[in-house]
Formats: sequence, structure tokens, C-alpha cells
Amino acid sequence: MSVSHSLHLRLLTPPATAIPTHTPLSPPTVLLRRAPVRRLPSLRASSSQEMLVSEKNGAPAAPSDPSSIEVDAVSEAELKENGFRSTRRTKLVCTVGPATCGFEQLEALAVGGMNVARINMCHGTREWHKEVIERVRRLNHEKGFAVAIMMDTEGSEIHMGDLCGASSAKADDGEIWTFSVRAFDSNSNSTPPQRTINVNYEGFAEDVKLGDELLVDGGMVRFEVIQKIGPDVKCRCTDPGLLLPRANLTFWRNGSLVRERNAMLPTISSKDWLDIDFGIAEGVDFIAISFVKSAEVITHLKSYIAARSRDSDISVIAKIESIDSLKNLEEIILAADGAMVARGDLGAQIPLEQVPSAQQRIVQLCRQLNKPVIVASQLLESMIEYPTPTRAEVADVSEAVRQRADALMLSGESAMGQYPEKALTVLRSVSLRIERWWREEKRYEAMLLPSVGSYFSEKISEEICNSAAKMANNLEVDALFVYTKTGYMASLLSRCRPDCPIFAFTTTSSVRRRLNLQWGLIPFRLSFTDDMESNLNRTFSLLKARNLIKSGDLVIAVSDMLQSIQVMNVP
Ligand SMILES: Nc1ncnc2c1ncn2[C@@H]1O[C@H](COP(=O)(O)OP(=O)(O)O)[C@@H](O)[C@H]1O
Ligand SMILES: C=C(OP(=O)(O)O)C(=O)O
Ligand SMILES: [K+]
Ligand SMILES: [Mg+2]
Repeated sequence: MSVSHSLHLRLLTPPATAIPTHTPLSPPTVLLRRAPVRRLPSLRASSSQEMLVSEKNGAPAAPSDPSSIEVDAVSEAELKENGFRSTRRTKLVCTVGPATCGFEQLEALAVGGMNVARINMCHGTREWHKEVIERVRRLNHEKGFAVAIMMDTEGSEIHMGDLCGASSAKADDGEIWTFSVRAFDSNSNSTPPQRTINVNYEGFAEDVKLGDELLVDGGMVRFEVIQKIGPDVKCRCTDPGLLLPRANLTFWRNGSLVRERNAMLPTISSKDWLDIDFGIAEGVDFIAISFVKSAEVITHLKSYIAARSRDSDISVIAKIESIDSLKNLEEIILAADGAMVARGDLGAQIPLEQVPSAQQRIVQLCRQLNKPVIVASQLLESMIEYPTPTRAEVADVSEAVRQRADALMLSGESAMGQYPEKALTVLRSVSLRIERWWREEKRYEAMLLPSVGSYFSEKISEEICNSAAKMANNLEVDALFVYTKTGYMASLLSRCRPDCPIFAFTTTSSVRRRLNLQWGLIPFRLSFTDDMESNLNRTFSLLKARNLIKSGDLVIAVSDMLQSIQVMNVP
């Protein structure tokens, strides 16, 4: 028999088309009934009008083709390879830099499981970044990937200049180096004297004091301030190491971070605004804001984006990397569309031993508030130079996966390291293994998920998703299906971190790319109607023809058009 009994739980509310979203509804009546056994028409790709897009081999169908379904080539391969109950849930972000900006290198990362490509506006020119964006878009179009693009702003941090073209400089113990606010232009004749580093913050020489400790890259190299001469600050190296172009600088006095005038620098600098305009014009999917201090800046940016691009849905990610961002954590996360635990700078602003608990707190709060969260920086730092990670790095990655963060991020490992693909493979295999272990052992601690919706209709959606996820675990279903136009219902299911994967069907490519950042979601683009029966039948036939599901698989379907939970076997 091709169809088993299907249980249909429906909340009797007016049809979704009649409900403007965010309108309070009258309390729903719950009706539980057993639907009659139905025999669905057995549709095969060959016998139906519905042609599948085979993006990998041919030209992709136009996104508006109503009869097509799009899933990215890698999710499809991973689903088949791992079997969908154990396909990867943790998403992977790779920073693109000189080591990975070529088309083939980007393709290798996409094949390796990169869900989001990050460009860091702190480095490179806008033209350089534009080319990377174009390559990623071409890759998506020609090869059937759905890699999203995240632009990360430079922010008003204090950092060194670009070492006049040198890729690095070695600072040895006891050496005297000069940090100067004088601008040495690598193209002009004003070559700086030896061991002189330009600092981008005008107030630097005035703000530091003799005896201050100067930390490069959060302590990778350390200096002590020994003399101030006009714009120049002479420092003695106390912890030797490699200085990298545009490395971040912090200064400490009596064991605490100095936050004087530099704390007054705007979160979004004038250069950042130009970069943001660039990002909007290029249609990036995410903009990550560095050194967020309060919720206002996020709200401000979001209204700027909305005014600039009426139909754009760029998500704003708040980078948590300062003391202020920890102080105002909840309001910042509430205002943003997601957050990043930016451990690089965070570890330079708070004592290192406080970073792990801050990470745990941020990851947990993001899940409670239903915002995706990325754990970033130094996950596999040694792989910049070596082909295998340290045991400690593997343990760190495992911990982020165990905390059920939405995504893990590579920085230097993929931007300028020697083994970008190997680093990505490590993230992928560790994620898969830890996720499986945790599922098998049912080790995860139950998390209280508070209600986040402000409207009654949103609260209904939350209850439906919480119940559907619980049913999915208890009934051990193979997959959850969610039909969602805005992606909201999909995120609510993802928040529950269910045991089975979540197939998220959405109508636009941009929502699909954004869902790529969220835990456990396998986003598909599909045109669907308000008729769930026909949506389900079409989806079943399209996915079966693609060998992504088979007759007898047990699925639970929810949608944001119809407040219902349906449990059924694939016919
Ligand atoms: N677009 C780029 N051009 C040149 N180098 C880059 C680029 N992006 C990243 N890098 C290199 O990769 C390193 C790690 O990247 P990331 O962590 O994003 O930056 P940062 O170290 O400034 O926080 C950078 O320090 C820089 O050396
Ligand atoms: C991700 C981070 O930000 P950036 O690489 O831009 O400094 C960080 O500080 O950890
Ligand atoms: K940055
Ligand atoms: Mg940072």
C-alpha cells in the first residue's frame, strides 16, 4: 500500500489567506481526526508534467518555474551520502581570502559543505570583494549551489596598517618598535623607518600612557609602551610573534582594557557605511556588524537597509566581541537577526578564561530568542599552517556542536591558510560525528524555550512547531516538512533542534539562502499554493523522483499558511 494512515491535527482557524500576518486570532479549536486512507496519484517524473531541475548537469531552470524544486547540489549529495536521518545539521561559514578567492577554490569549498561565504571588509578592496561575490553567484547559478554571502564590516576598531605590502613581520623579544599615527602610504615615497607600524586611530598617541601593555591580535604579540614622541609611541616587545597586516590592537593598563576615547568611536564608521551601501547594491544575504555596543545601532541599520532596498531581506548579524555587547546582550540579540560569538576580539576584551562561558551564554540565549548563532575564530587555528588539527581544536569544535550552535566559522584557516579544504573537512566530519553521538545517547539537555512571538498568530506558530518537533522525536519520524514563505516557521522548528532533519520549502531564492545559516534546515525552493494537499503531493513526487525520500518514509508537515500538523507516510 502506498499510503498509510495519516493523522491530521488541525487547528480550526480562518484560512491563512484571510489572516494578515501579525493579526491576533480568536482562540483556535483543536480537532483531532484520522483522515481517510487516501491513495495518492503515483507521479513519476517521466509521467508527469513536473520536470526536475538538474542544476548540476544542465542549465538551471528559471527560479520562477513553478514546477521545479531546487535544492543545492551539496545538501542533496550529503542527504544521499549520510541518509537523511544523519545528514549534517551544523552549518559552515568560510571566510574568503587570498587562499580561496579563485573560482575553483570557491567551488572546492562549496563541495566541501560551505553554506555561507564571508567576506571581511577589513581586508582587500571593494573591487576584490565584488569579484568574489560574482564568483559565488556564478557558482550557485552554474553548479547548483546555494551559498549565501555574508559581508562583515571593519568597524571602528584600532588596528595596524598594512605593513607596506609585506605579508608579515616578526617581532622579537626586547626589540623596540614604533607605533605611529603618521600615515605611511605604501604607494608614496614616505617609506617608514624600520620597525615602524602605522596605527589607524588618530587619538592613539594621546590616549596611551607609559607602562601600558599593547596587545596585537588579542595577545598573539605583546609590547610595553616605553616612550611617547609626538605622533610616535615607542614600545618594547615583551611577547614575540608574527605581526600580520591590519592586526587588531588593544591597550591594557593595570590589568584592564583601556576604553577611553576609543570607546566613543562609532560602531559603524563612515567607511563601513560605504561598505554597507556596497553590500546592499550587491545583494548580500547577511551583513555582520563588528563591535556592536547596543541595540540602537542594529535597529538603525535595519531601518537604513529597509529604506534602501524595499524588497531586500538582508539579515543583520550582531558580532558579540566587546564588553558592551556582553552587557547589552539580550537587547542586541533581540534587535538583530542573528549573532556571532566573535571570539577573536572578545578574547582581547575579556580575560581568555571567561570566553567559554560567554560563548555558552550567547549560544543559549540566541536559541531561546530564536536567532541563529555562529561560533567564530580560532576553531582550527593551527590548520593555517598544518594539515591536521590539534586534539584541543577538535575538542573546541565538538563543544560548539554540542552546544548546538547554528554554525561554525573558519577565518584565517580558509582566508589565508595552507589547508582551507582540509579545515572544512574537519569541521564537517566533527559536526557529523558529534551530532550523531548526541542523538544516539540523547545527551542533550532539554532547554526551556520561552515564547518569542508578539502576536497571537505567532504564538500559535510556536506551539505548533514545539509540538511538531516533540512529536517528530517521539514518533521517530524521518523528516519534518515546513512550507514557509518568510522562513519564520522553519526557524521555529530549527530552534527545537529536533532529532530528524527539517526540509524547509520556501518560494524565494533569497529566503532559501538565508535559511542556510540555521541549524538542521535543508532549504528547498519550491513554488507552492495555499492548498497543502496539493503541495504535499507535488513535493512527494518531486523528492521521490530525485531519490531524496521513498515510499513509506514517515514525515510531519507544518506550514505557515495553514495552522496544522500532519503526520503521514510518503505514498
Ligand atoms: N580579503 C582579504 N584579503 C587579504 N587577506 C585577507 C582577506 N580576508 C582575510 N584575510 C587574511 O585572513 C586573516 C584572517 O581573517 P579574519 O579573521 O577575517 O580577519 P582578522 O584577522 O582581521 O580578524 C586576516 O588577518 C588576513 O590576514
Ligand atoms: C570574527 C571576528 O571578527 P574579525 O575577524 O572581523 O576581527 C572576531 O573577532 O572573532
Ligand atoms: K571585520
Ligand atoms: Mg573581530
